[in-house]
Amino acid sequence: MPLFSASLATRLPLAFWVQSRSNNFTRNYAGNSFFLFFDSKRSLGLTKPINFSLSKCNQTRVCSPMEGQMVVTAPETEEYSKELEVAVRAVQMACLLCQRVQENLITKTNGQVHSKDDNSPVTIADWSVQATVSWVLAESFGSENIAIVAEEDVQALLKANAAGLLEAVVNTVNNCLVEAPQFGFKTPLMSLGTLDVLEAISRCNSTGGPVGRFWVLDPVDGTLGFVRGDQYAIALALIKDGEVVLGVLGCPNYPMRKEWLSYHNRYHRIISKLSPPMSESWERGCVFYARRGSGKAWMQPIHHGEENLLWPNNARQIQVSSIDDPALATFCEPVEKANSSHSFTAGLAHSVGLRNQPLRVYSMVKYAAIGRGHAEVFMKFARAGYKEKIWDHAAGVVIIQEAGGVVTDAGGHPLDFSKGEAAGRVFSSLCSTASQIKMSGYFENGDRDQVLLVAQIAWNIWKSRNNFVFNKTKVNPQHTITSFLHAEMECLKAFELARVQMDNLANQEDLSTWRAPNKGRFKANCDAAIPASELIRSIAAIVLRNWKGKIVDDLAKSVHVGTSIGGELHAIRAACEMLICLGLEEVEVESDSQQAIHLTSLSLATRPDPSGSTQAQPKPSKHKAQNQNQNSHQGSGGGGGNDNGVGGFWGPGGGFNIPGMGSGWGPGVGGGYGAGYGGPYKGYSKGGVVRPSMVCKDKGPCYKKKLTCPAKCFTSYSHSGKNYGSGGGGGGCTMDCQKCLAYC
Ligand SMILES: Nc1ncnc2c1ncn2[C@@H]1O[C@H](COP(=O)(O)O)[C@@H](OP(=O)(O)O)[C@H]1O
Ligand SMILES: [Mg+2]
Repeated sequence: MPLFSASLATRLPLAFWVQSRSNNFTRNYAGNSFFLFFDSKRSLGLTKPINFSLSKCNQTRVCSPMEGQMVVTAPETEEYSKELEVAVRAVQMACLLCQRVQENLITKTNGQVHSKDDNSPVTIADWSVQATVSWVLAESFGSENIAIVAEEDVQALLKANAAGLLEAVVNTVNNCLVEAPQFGFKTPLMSLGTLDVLEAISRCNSTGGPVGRFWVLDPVDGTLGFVRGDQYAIALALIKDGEVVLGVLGCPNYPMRKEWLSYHNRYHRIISKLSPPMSESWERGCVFYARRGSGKAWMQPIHHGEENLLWPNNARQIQVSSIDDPALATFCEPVEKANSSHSFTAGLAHSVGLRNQPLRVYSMVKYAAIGRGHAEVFMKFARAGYKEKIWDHAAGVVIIQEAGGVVTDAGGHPLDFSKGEAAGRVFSSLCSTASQIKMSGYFENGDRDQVLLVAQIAWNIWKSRNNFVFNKTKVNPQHTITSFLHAEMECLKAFELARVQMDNLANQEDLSTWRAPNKGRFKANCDAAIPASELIRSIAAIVLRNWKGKIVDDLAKSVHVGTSIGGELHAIRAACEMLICLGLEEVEVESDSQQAIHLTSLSLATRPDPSGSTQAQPKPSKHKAQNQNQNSHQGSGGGGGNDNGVGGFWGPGGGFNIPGMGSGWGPGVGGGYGAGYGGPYKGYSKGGVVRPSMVCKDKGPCYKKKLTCPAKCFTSYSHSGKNYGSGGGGGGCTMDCQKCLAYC
């Protein structure tokens, strides 16, 4: 039974916090991603917070009306200052429009929410905001100078039965534009007609791309939250040569108090009535914004349109949270399970030590919450096949970055807003077979890239957690990202190598991918997991595949163990038990612990001669189940059986004698294995003799040569009596990798 070590445990020692990979953005796509944000300057568990330094910022400081924060006035000479001001004013106006439509939606009856072709909801607010913002941008910069990528188009409005809808949109736009002067824009000389509105919506037909300048607009992000009277956002960003240079997020329902983010807005509204806000202007709603490279992000209160909006409207600077303990951190995720796997993020959160309940919020308000310091992490894991849209991220990304945070895809790469066409990126090869199995369930349609990626991420997180738990190593996000990228590069290289050299694959020791055993053989991959809280209990998991890679069996069992190596050894033992139960002879056992493999091989190679230590009577194994007959239970070909149907293993022979294994091990491994399962009530028997083999690993004449113990070196026996059964077997041989010989 050769024991291979997929040595990833040692190759990827890891610690980290970030993940997935930007799939390239298409015109509108951002790739399947999940995102973690944390303060890059105050990385978790590492460095001290960096305080805001007034001397560096060259701004006017004013006392904040709330929370002791500073109010500053941004100088207007900076690049994109006009664009920023126009964008913020436009979003402010759009917020007012949305607030009015949302009030109507909540108080009035049905018929106002429509379905798009993909069944996602859309309301008059979506089209009205798109038309209004498009019109304002065209008025401010000249329609010939602007390109806009936006979510909505006019198809639904042009349908024969959509006249009422179109009329409602035109009215909503005009009602909003009447108030344009309060927001610093001119009201159109004449009300916009149907064609004007359709043209404004259609103007947003840019395809984006890697060069040039274009605006990106999500008129109502989180439409589901919007129609439910909850959180939503208006997101406007400016992209230049693939980089987001400006981002503005209008969040009309952003609550004054952090705690209220957790509640649905309806509840928030009730609470607000019970306890009046400290300042009317901050009761609800903020506009967040940032300009790339400024190192600052801002928020200003929603402008209600009663008087003129004075730029920058009491803006105050925001920064990401200074919490550096994962246990105190809060992570955000979409409300809708369909948009991100809650179970997966829960697992990840647990792995990295996030203990708080997730904050589930609709829309890009999650980005706002991170930038505002009301939450620390945002994870989104879209289902396989879904492509993230650039309008769902662009504005949020720059705000987070300028507020001191980091946004990456699940591979730790920056999001890529430059791709004009969908260009799927090859994900890395898998780093852990066991992880692949565990994770594959999270993806309903089994997107292989996703699965591989997630497995790799999970592997890294797991190693990070182990380092933290066992070595007391602090988690350093920056280091984690780097290590993850290195690991990924390594895996990619290994994957490429394996692909190119497919013909020679069987002869190569590629440790990063699962390798099929020779035809007709089986391979069991085993691994152990040790809960930090309970060092005496661990889980051993085994996956058994045939030579075609098909999973034929799996097993997870709880074992008592004192150390991680003990856990790994138990996992190997459990794998052997399983194989014996199945009566498989041509098998390989693979572990990711080189140490466990080494110890097991050592034990195999040094076991004493079994001939003097066994009572075995030479007899061919019988592998017949006996579990129905209560009076003649018999185990054969293995160790002793008991009432529970479990038996002894490892056959007679020398003991393992490995520290950390604790009690409970059989008398030793002699190289031959049989299983006996007997007992008065539940026993059964199944067994066999599995001849050990090994592949010589030392360079020399026998390098990579496989040695298998001769059959004559093994014996097995069985014994039956009233109400019990027992069995045993053993034997072994000496493997000589100098002479390429295995002998008894
Ligand atoms: N199956 C899916 N997986 C991931 N995201 C999805 C999705 N379907 C829609 N979305 C995006 O998720 C956004 C809502 O974000 P959240 O789930 O965080 O509230 C939607 O924005 P719109 O509401 O603007 O269409 C849409 O772009
Ligand atoms: Mg959206």
